[in-house]
Amino acid sequence: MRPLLHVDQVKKSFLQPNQKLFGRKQNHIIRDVSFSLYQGECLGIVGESGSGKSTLGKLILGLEKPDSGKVLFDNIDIHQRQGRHLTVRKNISAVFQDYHASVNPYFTVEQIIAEPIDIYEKLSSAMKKERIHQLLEQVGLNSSFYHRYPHKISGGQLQRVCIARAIACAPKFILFDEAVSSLDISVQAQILSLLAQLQQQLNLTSIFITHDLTTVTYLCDRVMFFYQGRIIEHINPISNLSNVKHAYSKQLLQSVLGF
Ligand SMILES: Nc1ncnc2c1ncn2[C@@H]1O[C@H](COP(=O)(O)OP(=O)(O)OP(=O)(O)O)[C@@H](O)[C@H]1O
Repeated sequence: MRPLLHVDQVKKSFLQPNQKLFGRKQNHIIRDVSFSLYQGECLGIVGESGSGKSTLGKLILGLEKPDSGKVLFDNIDIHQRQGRHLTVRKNISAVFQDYHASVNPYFTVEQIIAEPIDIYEKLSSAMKKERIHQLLEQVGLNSSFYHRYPHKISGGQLQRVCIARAIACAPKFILFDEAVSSLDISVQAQILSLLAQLQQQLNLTSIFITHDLTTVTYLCDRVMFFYQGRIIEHINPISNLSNVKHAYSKQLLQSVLGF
């Protein structure tokens, strides 16, 4: 079976300005990363802050270009012209940590969710309205949210709106980058339960980027440990988590389980 997503020997560095007038150092953030993701799978990527997880996410979403290597989505290189086509991009979606920065503060909930629908699908206004109502219901919000602005709803509710927007055009793949990290613990649990439910209903293929192993064990089928821009360990299936070998993975696991 062909993977839906194939990350092939991807490397990424950034130019780091230093104190000298001339000469800037290359900061190697992603060092030769390869993995595949198959339809219906949920993959967790865990690692400490600064290890390069979000940069890898941006490379997968096509927001950053690799120095070398490829990101193939449905066998199409997303950094080449064909990969920038709307028919490819429609199938790649994301939910980020900072829900306030992810939305236009002058848009209503209706307008926020309508954004991808307007870009990727040309629906009549009645059909669009109907779709948005369905989506709101799917993420546990009622129609009273339709005309509300981001600053008039809670963080958890706004993240639900972002999730509704992410699934609005039934993408094949969603990347969640620390999607629950900035919410209160009780709200985190509600959103995680919503995501687990949506994953089942929609048979989503997804990647969960997080520093929190608990989230990963709750949602993911397998997990990759990321350290200094490299995958240092891959646990598949997630039920084998207690068998981690690498010292860093063990340390992360111990910090969660406390043994
Ligand atoms: N556009 C950029 N230009 C220069 N450096 C960058 C850029 N984007 C990221 N970096 C650097 O890359 C490194 C990895 O950042 P990244 O956000 O990918 O890590 P992370 O593992 O997601 O961390 P966190 O969990 O804190 O979000 C950091 O040192 C960051 O400063």
